[in-house]
Amino acid sequence: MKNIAIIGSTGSIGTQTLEVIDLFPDHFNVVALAAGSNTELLAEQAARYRPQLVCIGQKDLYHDLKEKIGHLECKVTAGPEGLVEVATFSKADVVVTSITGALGLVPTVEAIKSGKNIALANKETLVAAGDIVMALAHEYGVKILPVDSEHSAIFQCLNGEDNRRIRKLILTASGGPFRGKNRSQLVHIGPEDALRHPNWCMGAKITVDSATLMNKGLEVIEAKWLFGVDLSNIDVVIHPQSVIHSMVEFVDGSIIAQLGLPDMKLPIQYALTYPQREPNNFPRLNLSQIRNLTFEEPDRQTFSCLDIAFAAARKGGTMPAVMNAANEEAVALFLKKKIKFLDIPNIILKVMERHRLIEKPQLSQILECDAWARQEVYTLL
Ligand SMILES: NC(=O)C1=CN([C@@H]2O[C@H](COP(=O)(O)OP(=O)(O)OC[C@H]3O[C@@H](n4cnc5c(N)ncnc54)[C@H](OP(=O)(O)O)[C@@H]3O)[C@@H](O)[C@H]2O)C=CC1
Ligand SMILES: CC(=O)[C@@H](O)[C@H](O)COP(=O)(O)O
Ligand SMILES: [Mn+2]
Repeated sequence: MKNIAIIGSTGSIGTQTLEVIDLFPDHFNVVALAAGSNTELLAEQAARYRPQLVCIGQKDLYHDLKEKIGHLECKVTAGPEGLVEVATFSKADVVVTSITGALGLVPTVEAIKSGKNIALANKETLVAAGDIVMALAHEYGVKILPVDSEHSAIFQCLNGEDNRRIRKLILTASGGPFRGKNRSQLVHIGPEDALRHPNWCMGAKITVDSATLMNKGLEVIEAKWLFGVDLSNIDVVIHPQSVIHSMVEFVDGSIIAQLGLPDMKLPIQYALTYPQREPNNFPRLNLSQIRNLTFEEPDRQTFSCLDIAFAAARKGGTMPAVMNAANEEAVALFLKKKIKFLDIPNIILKVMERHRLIEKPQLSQILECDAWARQEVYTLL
């Protein structure tokens, strides 16, 4: 039996994680849950899964949550300290990081220091502090098991193979809802257009990232740290069907791919059951129904966030954290209709230009630069 803590249990990945757990009552037990503000759903989850610890991220909702679940035998906490309490809960073996954004970084670091294996959906953690997080995972002997579909695919393709045998990681990207459009066609698009992902049903922030191709940029950085591969050996190819979730080209020229329907339950299940594979009743891929798997080059001019992410990763140090924080704020502003879609890369670039790089940052410096970048975004409005 594996005891599971989930940070971000009410979101897209969080709720799908609970669906997977439902399928394996003899394998998994939910011991701690955390969400941001959705006390309604969190309370329902607490009543159903009976965790021993529940946290609401937004501190002023503590009493609301307490009122809703006060009759249950579970401790209630709130705020950033509460998130760390969930991440380090003594009974948990695995922490699923399904919170959005760099908010996931500190709880993940603390979970690793407490010896928890991490089922990592929160890619922003590795973008902001991949060097520190991977070194800590090594030091504490914990596994970082990828949930992100591309990284799960690569993990499965590698199947334990030494990363010195990798020639290239080939990340697939759907291209998002605006694939094939030019910049002038993107001038007037709004959040409702950007939130229409062609293949995946996900939270708002990652869906906008998919539309700008920043998601793929973040994933390139995530892959660099997870698999210890140089940036020059990571390629991105547009694959509009999202059936091949990514590929690995080995030194002998052989390319191994992982395929499946666009459904996050499979990578979530693999991260939770690893190193085992377990049968399930998920819908199966039927290739003759799909008929065509196609590939094209990304349009790096129109979707400049991809190269912005490569540039930030090449700079290294605090730059990826700054890029990530600026992107988080820009996406939030776009979702509130305060800026235009094409402002997103411009804002990120301006913040990056103003940043004074720290080459080998401590975690505290990364957090300071993250906060600085967020404030800087607002000076640009
Ligand atoms: N969705 C997907 O298919 C995929 C997602 N990912 C990654 O997984 C992560 C989660 O994405 P997704 O599930 O789509 O996002 P959602 O927006 O659907 O969910 C985010 C979760 O984080 C919680 N949360 C927000 N703020 C706080 C806070 N201050 N304290 C505690 N919890 C908080 C939310 O709670 P509340 O509901 O209360 O606001 C919610 O449970 C992201 O990093 C994303 O990039 C990676 C691959 C695929
Ligand atoms: C499901 C998942 O892993 C997402 O990160 C997905 O890959 C987004 O699709 P894009 O390929 O459009 O970024
Ligand atoms: Mn992905």
